[in-house]
Amino acid sequence: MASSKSFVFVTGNANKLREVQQILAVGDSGFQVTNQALDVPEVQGSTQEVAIAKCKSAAQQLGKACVTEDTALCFDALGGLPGPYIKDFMTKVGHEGLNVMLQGFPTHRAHALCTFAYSPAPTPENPSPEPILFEGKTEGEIVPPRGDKVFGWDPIFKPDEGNGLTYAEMDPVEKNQISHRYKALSKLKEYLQNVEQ
Ligand SMILES: O=P(O)(O)OP(=O)(O)OP(=O)(O)OC[C@H]1O[C@@H](n2cnc3c(O)ncnc32)[C@H](O)[C@@H]1O
Ligand SMILES: [Mg+2]
Repeated sequence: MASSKSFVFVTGNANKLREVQQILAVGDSGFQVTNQALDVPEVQGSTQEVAIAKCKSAAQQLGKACVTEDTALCFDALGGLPGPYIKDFMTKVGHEGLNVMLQGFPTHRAHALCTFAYSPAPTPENPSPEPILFEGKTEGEIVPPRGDKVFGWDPIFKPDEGNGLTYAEMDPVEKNQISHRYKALSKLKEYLQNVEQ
């Protein structure tokens, strides 16, 4: 029997929301997602620290249980940077600049890391509950841009599991079968299936 679970996904990113809805629709998981776009501060730190602070802040603003998601793009040659700061790098230097940053380095290996965070509802007894994290990682490499420029750095990330295509060149259904987001969301889904709502 399909469960009828729901969660509030706090994100201002329409592409993330679309992919989450598409991934959850496969096989009729029974999950309903509602969206709330909040301006949540994003701290500096490890991907885990960034994810925990963002989700805590979202749950406090909303006063209820919620899910947030952070995506990092980590270059091996740069010790994992830009990592959680990829949004700023994308905005400031774009696809070409991200490629230029790797010129002269022996490796262009990178991984996409997705971190979903789930916070229970704050209560008077526990006004700042500790979020739980669910990570998904997809390995690949950074290449000159190929494919539709619809979603962030999709044109410059060639996953190992993508038959040589960049995320942007892949059919969305294929991306959603191997993506960092798919892997992390599968773990969140399994967790929520067992949580009382
Ligand atoms: O409201 P939130 O959820 O924070 O949405 P955001 O767009 O600010 O997202 P992040 O803080 O997680 O920053 C991640 C950056 O990486 C981009 N991004 C996230 N997932 C991606 C994916 O699957 N493919 C390509 N780019 C992606 C996204 O557009 C941002 O520029
Ligand atoms: Mg953000």
